[in-house]
Amino acid sequence: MLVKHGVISALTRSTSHSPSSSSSTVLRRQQFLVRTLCASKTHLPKLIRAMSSTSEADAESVLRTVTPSLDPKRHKGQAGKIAVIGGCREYTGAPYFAAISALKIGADLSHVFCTKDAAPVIKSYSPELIVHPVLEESYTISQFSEEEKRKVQDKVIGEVDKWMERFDCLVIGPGLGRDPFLLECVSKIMLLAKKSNVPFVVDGDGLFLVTNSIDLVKSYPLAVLTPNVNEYKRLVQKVLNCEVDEEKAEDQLRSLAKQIGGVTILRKGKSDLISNGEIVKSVSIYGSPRRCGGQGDILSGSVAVFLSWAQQLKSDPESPSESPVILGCIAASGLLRKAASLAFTKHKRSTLTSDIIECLGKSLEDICPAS
Ligand SMILES: NC(=O)C1=CN([C@@H]2O[C@H](COP(=O)(O)OP(=O)(O)OC[C@H]3O[C@@H](n4cnc5c(N)ncnc54)[C@H](OP(=O)(O)O)[C@@H]3O)[C@@H](O)[C@H]2O)[C@@H](O)CC1
Ligand SMILES: Nc1ncnc2c1ncn2[C@@H]1O[C@H](COP(=O)(O)OP(=O)(O)OP(=O)(O)O)[C@@H](O)[C@H]1O
Ligand SMILES: [Mg+2]
Repeated sequence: MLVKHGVISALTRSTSHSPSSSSSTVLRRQQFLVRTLCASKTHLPKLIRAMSSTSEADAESVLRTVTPSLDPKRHKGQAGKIAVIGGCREYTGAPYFAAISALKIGADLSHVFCTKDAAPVIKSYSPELIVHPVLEESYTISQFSEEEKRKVQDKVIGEVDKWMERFDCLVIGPGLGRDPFLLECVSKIMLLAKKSNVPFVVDGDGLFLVTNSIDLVKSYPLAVLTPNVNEYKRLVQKVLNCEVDEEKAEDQLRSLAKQIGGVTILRKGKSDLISNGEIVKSVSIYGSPRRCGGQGDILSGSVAVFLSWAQQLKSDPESPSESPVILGCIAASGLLRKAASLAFTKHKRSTLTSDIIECLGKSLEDICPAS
């Protein structure tokens, strides 16, 4: 009976992902499981193995653990200083979504390092963001000699380096674009971050860069990669030299993270899967059926904040044994899904990324109230 009870709780957790799962549906599924167990003793070990191989994280409990209390003794900056490296002529929404999400969750300061064209546009979205128009694309320096180009590059790196030590986490890639000169500068920014032990989340075009130069992140334990379906496929092909195998999704993700020297990978999808090459956790709480662009950008900004908060826990003797990077990923994924679900309840088909951002605060408040 104990065994049955354990399996039932696991099943209840997995069925709670659907918003339409009424308690009677859950009960029916539990009864079905009990009947299945009782009817076939020979299938019992296989079924239990299948259940225990799912490693659904308790995202709400992680959110409660990592979110700091609002202490009047803390000063500005202690709840997180985040910088997004991204934003070019084409994309201004993605860096804005990542940076504003960090603030809406509770970070104190959010910076954006983008190209000169993108900066006034991003500033106009919000006065809350600190925007640095420092990145350069090839077309602005096409007439320059090699020597002049090198000087421009040094200037870009210098501008970011001035701030580097102050940041708790970087988000590299949302709306960055794929300009070769710009990506070369960003490679150097990654090296600087590693030198200063600043964690970073790599997303969007940052993943394009990293997939082609895996050494940029290899064996850096403070790197998080957040690939979507497409970006994951490219990573698997490049690093594991094979195709994505959904049947062995967890093992393949673990191998990929291990092969990149133990970086943490948050594979986005119907369920988010997280691994650092050792453990694999999933977050499957119900999100939204709307797949509007920009939700991954919210996630990258959120990972940066929760990772920073989870790192602060390290000094606490009662801190959880789990890696702060993994905890940050679980918390971010859980919160984004909660917010997406809430936004969808309100806006249905017209749900947009900005509606989800508006729900981040309420979703976190429901789980860990500010007072
Ligand atoms: N408002 C803004 O400023 C936003 C800017 N963004 C920024 O855009 C940049 C590029 O990012 P990305 O996501 O478009 O690039 P990537 O993943 O290579 O997709 C390229 C193509 O792959 C496909 N495809 C994608 N997903 C798939 C799936 N699940 N399953 C199957 N196919 C899939 C799909 O091809 P299609 O369906 O059109 O054939 C898609 O068009 C990056 O900087 C990012 O941050 C975004 O953040 C959004 C908001
Ligand atoms: N099929 C799905 N069902 C439910 N939720 C999903 C699904 N796919 C993705 N998500 C959720 O949306 C979040 C963003 O994932 P998505 O794949 O849209 O990222 P992305 O393509 O990088 O987004 P962006 O448009 O910002 O670049 C994931 O963390 C996950 O929680
Ligand atoms: Mg994306």
